[in-house]
Amino acid sequence: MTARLVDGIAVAAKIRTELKERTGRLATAGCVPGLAVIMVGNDPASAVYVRNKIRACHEVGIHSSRFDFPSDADPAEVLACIRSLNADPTVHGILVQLPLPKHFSVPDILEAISAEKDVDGFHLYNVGGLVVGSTVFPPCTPYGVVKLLEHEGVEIEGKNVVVVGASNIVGKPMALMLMQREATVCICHAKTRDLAQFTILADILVVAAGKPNLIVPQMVKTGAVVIDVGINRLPDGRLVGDVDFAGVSQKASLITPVPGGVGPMTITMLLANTIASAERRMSLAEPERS
Ligand SMILES: NC(=O)C1=CN([C@@H]2O[C@H](COP(=O)(O)OP(=O)(O)OC[C@H]3O[C@@H](n4cnc5c(N)ncnc54)[C@H](OP(=O)(O)O)[C@@H]3O)[C@@H](O)[C@H]2O)C=CC1
Ligand SMILES: Nc1nc(=O)c2c([nH]1)NC[C@@H]1CN(c3ccc(C(=O)N[C@@H](CCC(=O)O)C(=O)O)cc3)C=[N+]21
Ligand SMILES: [Mg+2]
Repeated sequence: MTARLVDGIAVAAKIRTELKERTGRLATAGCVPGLAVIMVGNDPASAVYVRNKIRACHEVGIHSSRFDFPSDADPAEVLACIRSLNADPTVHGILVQLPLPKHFSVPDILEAISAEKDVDGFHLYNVGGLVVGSTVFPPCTPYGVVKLLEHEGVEIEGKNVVVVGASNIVGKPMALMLMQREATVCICHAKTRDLAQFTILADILVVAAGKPNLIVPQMVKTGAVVIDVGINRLPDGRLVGDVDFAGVSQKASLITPVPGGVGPMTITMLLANTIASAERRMSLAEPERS
């Protein structure tokens, strides 16, 4: 079997066209959605993501503002910045780029963001919403994966899903969202013994571990849908996912490439959450399920 390739750039472009129509309607109602991005330190990968996010905002008619702090910044200054953005009616979304320097408490920072502006979906209130199935802001990466699966016509209900990776930003919310859609979900992590024993059962395999070539063909069921969330920069400069793409492509029915798979969807869902936040403020919102 040779897998069909999922074009994340094309699906993202299609969604962004719809988002542009929504910002157009908001503009008619006198509202420009605003996203504030806070970055602490100068991690080169983070700087690239932040630049990409800001460029994508402008493409769809979202106003973005950027707040940069040095890597030795006092957390109190960042908290003060978040509080002033919470109170600013022109700001509908606030994102603090992760990771943060070691002397920061990530939970303290995330909990300071107003839940109504937490477009990353990382605030405890939004995490709780995800658990009970009434999400306000679905976290962007898992939300993007669900949108990709929907776009490709992949049924989720009743399927065996294995999520490799259990982080708060990808693995756990991914598992919850697919469980909400009535898949049978298994979560694996670094302490999982004999990973292959689990992955081989997956009808849908989502990999978000940050380990190049973690998933090789022997670990994948013939005909599986394979979603590679991993982003790894190799010493030679190449960007690869967590899946042995050439090998697994011969066994899967559908596979996402890196780059050009989940990544562009993540940014697109950040735009979608920011627009949804503005629509809620303007009472133009159409409710969307987690
Ligand atoms: N495409 C996109 O839009 C995005 C991509 N990413 C990428 O996705 C990857 C994961 O990101 P993130 O969740 O933030 O990473 P974290 O490092 O926070 O979490 C990695 C998870 O993978 C697990 N893990 C590590 N090694 C193994 C292994 N050998 N076998 C099984 N599980 C393992 C860890 O287990 P344990 O919990 O036991 O430590 C942990 O749960 C990274 O490559 C990141 O760059 C992230 C966000 C967005
Ligand atoms: N508060 C916060 N929210 C996040 O959503 C968040 C974060 N912090 N910290 C880092 C991770 C990582 N992340 C990515 C987003 C887009 C691509 C992306 O667009 N990738 C392109 C390639 C980009 C490249 O060439 O480097 C692709 O896969 O095609 C990747 C990774 C969001 N994250
Ligand atoms: Mg991480």
